Amino acid sequence: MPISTPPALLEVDDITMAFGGIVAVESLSFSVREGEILALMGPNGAGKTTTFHVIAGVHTPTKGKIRFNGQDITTLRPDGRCRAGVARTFQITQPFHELTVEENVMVGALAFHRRMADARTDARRFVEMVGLGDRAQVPAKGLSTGQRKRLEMARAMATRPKLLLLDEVTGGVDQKSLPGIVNLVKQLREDGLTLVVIEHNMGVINELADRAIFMNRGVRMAEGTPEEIAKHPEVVELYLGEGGEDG
Ligand SMILES: Nc1ncnc2c1ncn2[C@@H]1O[C@H](COP(=O)(O)OP(=O)(O)OP(=O)(O)O)[C@@H](O)[C@H]1O
Repeated sequence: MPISTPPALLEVDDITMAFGGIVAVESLSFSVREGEILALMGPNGAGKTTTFHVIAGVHTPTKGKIRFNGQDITTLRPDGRCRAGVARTFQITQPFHELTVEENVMVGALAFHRRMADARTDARRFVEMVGLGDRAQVPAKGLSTGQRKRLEMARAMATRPKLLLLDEVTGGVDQKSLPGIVNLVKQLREDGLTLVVIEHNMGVINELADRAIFMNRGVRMAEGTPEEIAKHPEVVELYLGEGGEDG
């Protein structure tokens, strides 16, 4: 019997996003299947974050369509997309500094629950899930970078998404904390989530992603498995340029 391919959960169809004369993303198309992890990579200014903004509803694209779970969400506002099942984290984490870790996650949980008590119960569960149980009552301003990234994930997960967009979730995280974050992302996928991750760390991409898209100047330059993408000349140049020892 043939093995059926899971349906596309997200379809980005010929998206262009222009800001006046600046074309941040140009004629970009890709789809993400249920349960898949797709990595978006590329140098600064490639259009990765703008792509996230368009998927999450921060920007309405100049051209093209976004379909999610069979529904055209191109003009849906961010809160509508959140209810539809799209959640995201930010490159620069923006917790409410004076609120505790648990209260920050309650902000996400309140997208799902009306009663504060239910939101708190749920928030506790997600705080535990991301490994911040012992920091639950600490103000968010006291967290390390890695802990803040975990908090962002908990807050996003508390909205009960089907699709999670992670913007550089390993960025600025020290080497010691990195495997924990990677394992957490793996666990989310095992729990049934579909993920798109903006990621610069090739080792992390290799470990996590089923597929990767390399963007530059708003355009998709290459798409394939992490192994295939790693051989692309611009990827080789970019990563040797950034990480090469001899320069
Ligand atoms: N709101 C905006 N107004 C004008 N230009 C913008 C806006 N947002 C993004 N841009 C421009 O669009 C281009 C793509 O930016 P984007 O932030 O999507 O890139 P990126 O791949 O996420 O880069 P980085 O890795 O640095 O975050 C850049 O030239 C940026 O200056």
